[in-house]
Amino acid sequence: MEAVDYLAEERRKAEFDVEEMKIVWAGSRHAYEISDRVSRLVASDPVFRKDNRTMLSRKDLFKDTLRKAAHAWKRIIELRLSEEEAKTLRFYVDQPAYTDLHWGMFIPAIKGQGTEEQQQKWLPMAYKMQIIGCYAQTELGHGSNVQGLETTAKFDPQTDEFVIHSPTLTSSKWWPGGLGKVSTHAVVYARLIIDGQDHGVHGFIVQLRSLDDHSPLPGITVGDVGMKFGSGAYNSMDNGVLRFDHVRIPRNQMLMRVSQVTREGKYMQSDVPRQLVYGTMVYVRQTIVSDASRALSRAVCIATRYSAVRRQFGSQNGGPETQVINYKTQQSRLFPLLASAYAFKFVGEWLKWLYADVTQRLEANDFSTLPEAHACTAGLKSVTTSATADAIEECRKLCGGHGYLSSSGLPELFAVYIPACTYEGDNIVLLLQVARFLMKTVSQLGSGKNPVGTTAYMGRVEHLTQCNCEVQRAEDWLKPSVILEAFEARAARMSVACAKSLSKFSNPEEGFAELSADLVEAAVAHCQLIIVSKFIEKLQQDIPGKGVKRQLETLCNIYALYLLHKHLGDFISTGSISPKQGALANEQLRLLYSQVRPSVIALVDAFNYTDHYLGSILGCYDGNVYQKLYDEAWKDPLNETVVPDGYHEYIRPILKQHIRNARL
Ligand SMILES: CCCCCCCCCC/C=C\CCC/C=C/C(=O)SCCNC(=O)CCNC(=O)[C@H](O)C(C)(C)COP(=O)(O)OP(=O)(O)OC[C@H]1O[C@@H](n2cnc3c(N)ncnc32)[C@H](O)[C@@H]1OP(=O)(O)O
Ligand SMILES: Cc1cc2nc3c(=O)[nH]c(=O)nc-3n(C[C@H](O)[C@H](O)[C@H](O)COP(=O)(O)OP(=O)(O)OC[C@H]3O[C@@H](n4cnc5c(N)ncnc54)[C@H](O)[C@@H]3O)c2cc1C
Repeated sequence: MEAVDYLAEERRKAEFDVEEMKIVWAGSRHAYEISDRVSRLVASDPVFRKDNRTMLSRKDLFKDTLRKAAHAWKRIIELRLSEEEAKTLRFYVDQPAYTDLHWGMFIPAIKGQGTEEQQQKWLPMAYKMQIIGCYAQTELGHGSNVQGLETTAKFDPQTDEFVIHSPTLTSSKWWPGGLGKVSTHAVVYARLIIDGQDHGVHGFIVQLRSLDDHSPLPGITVGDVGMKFGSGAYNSMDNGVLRFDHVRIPRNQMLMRVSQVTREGKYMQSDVPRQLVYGTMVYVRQTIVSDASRALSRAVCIATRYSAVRRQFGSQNGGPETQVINYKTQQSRLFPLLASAYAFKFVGEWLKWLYADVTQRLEANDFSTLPEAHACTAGLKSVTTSATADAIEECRKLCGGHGYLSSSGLPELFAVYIPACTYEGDNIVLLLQVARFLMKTVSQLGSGKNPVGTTAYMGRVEHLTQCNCEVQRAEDWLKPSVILEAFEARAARMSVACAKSLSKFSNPEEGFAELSADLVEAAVAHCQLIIVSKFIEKLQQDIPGKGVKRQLETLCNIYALYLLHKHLGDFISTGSISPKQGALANEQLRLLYSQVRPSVIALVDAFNYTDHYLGSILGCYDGNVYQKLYDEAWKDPLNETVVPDGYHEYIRPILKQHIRNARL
């Protein structure tokens, strides 16, 4: 059999209806149709070509990004694309650009923190892209500690203006995407100072560049922070540095939904919580969870298809060697990642719902679910991005040597993805926020206030800290109630143990710092419980299509038991399960790998990714890997000449040195 036929053969083995699974993956038939149409539109448009991206110089890459962003905007207008279609287009264009921050942070910041009047003034211009904005929060000296920002906004009652200033080197804004070379405006986070009194960090709309010739306005120093990790990758983005030298803006450019400054310089707070100033981060963290499932599914699609094509060892009587996907070690590394992609997809959908719900409540001045929304978005952002970054590197290794080639698509995907563990909140810093939320929840147990939402299980803490797992045979691990209880017991016991240890410290902040490593582990356990429970909830829905639900059940079990196996220490040391039950879970996991094996190619086909989007020779749909690798090699600029540039200067003299030496 030719390499090109391997995947066709695999597709025949699928035990479910792939077309129906495509709809489940997309979220709805409507979303599937948009995704399918827009991905083909992008793939067939030469402007969106990206196969040469890692070869471009920084300047050429940046100009290529500007060209793509302008072309995308033109197509959005010409084709009258809806917001959903436009977002899908951006996703398939697959090149980080200033527009991500304009649509993803600048506009949401004004929507979330601006008054009605401010929204009416700024949003129409922003929607038409008559102004382009970014989100300028982080500084050279402070990122995680938002309360430590140094940029000042002093109110001048004489002129009814704020004076924005960068008092120190460390107060220089540093990192904002789109700031370096493109944004005309920014939402700038600065300390509000009135009459010498510091009112903490607030957001201000500041114009940075002239709308006529794009030059920086007086008092503004702005540029790009320089090359980042990897070739291509996030270097298409102009992350920027910005300093203010007493830049004046009108008073009405402070975002005033949360607090206001009057003409007389009086500081007033609305009855909305001050944490709403952080609202844009909650919004973006939620989108990052869905992005994790996209990045992970892309890497998994590449590694799965290649693993079915690649053969090593095991030839019998001159027959073909073994497909590497049939090695149990390959399966135990790859299949949990496939299951994770589906798990992150479903938890991302749920988080989207949670965010919509909290937004609706905020509009009605109900702030009760804000702390939970913050904990869920922070925790799930952290757990899904860390797992995805590790998984992309694992997929590279699963593809052996060829995974290291740029044309595998994996090195660039890794380079572009890993900052997700840092931006929108360093993952450890965010898990510590979850831990604070959990400790608060535990401390309120027994106070008559029942925990709700994702911490509702804590309401059964007495049972969960005493219950015994009922598993006696490997197949008992297939019961959703058994899995759920094991994860709940582990999470509850880890949180309660941390709370007990904390109570021994006379200074709770000191205790929190001392125990922070354990607290992070408790937070991870809580977040993994959320992901597992949302996967199980998804399976309670009516899911049509032959065999679709069954495959999802298998994936759900793989995801849960893989986590259980990986964190066996937690489960056993908390007494949530016994060592024997841990061994049975692993036995069941092996059976599940065999069960899902015939369908794995179809399960990655269900992502419905075009070859253009995948950008990987190893992952192409037809599986014609070797011919494509061979052809691609000859396209490398080094192969433009047979004898390389530099031969006469640097190779020949070495080769000929014995002639020179002989003459001496
Ligand atoms: C048409 C095309 C469309 C395309 C769209 C494409 C979209 C693409 C999107 C773009 C995606 C990626 C691009 C990446 C760009 C990156 C941007 C950034 O990185 S922006 C900068 C992000 N910075 C951070 O995340 C900083 C992290 N730090 C913090 O968030 C805080 O400072 C924190 C949480 C560490 C708090 O520290 P501290 O202890 O000092 O807290 P406070 O005293 O300030 O507050 C404590 C109190 O508040 C609660 N809290 C904290 N944060 C929040 C929040 N976000 N929401 C609600 N509540 C919050 C906290 O729990 C405490 O509560 P309490 O009850 O007092 O315990
Ligand atoms: C590609 C990219 C794009 C970005 N885009 C933007 C943007 O558009 N706008 C913007 O404003 N910002 C942006 N940022 C900045 C980003 O939000 C910050 O880098 C991020 O919040 C982390 O902050 P930091 O750099 O200060 O890290 P630090 O906080 O300095 O982290 C350094 C180390 O210290 C640890 N640490 C810090 N505090 C604690 C603590 N309390 N307890 C335990 N450990 C701790 C961290 O875990 C980490 O290991 C971007 C960053 C990147 C990389």
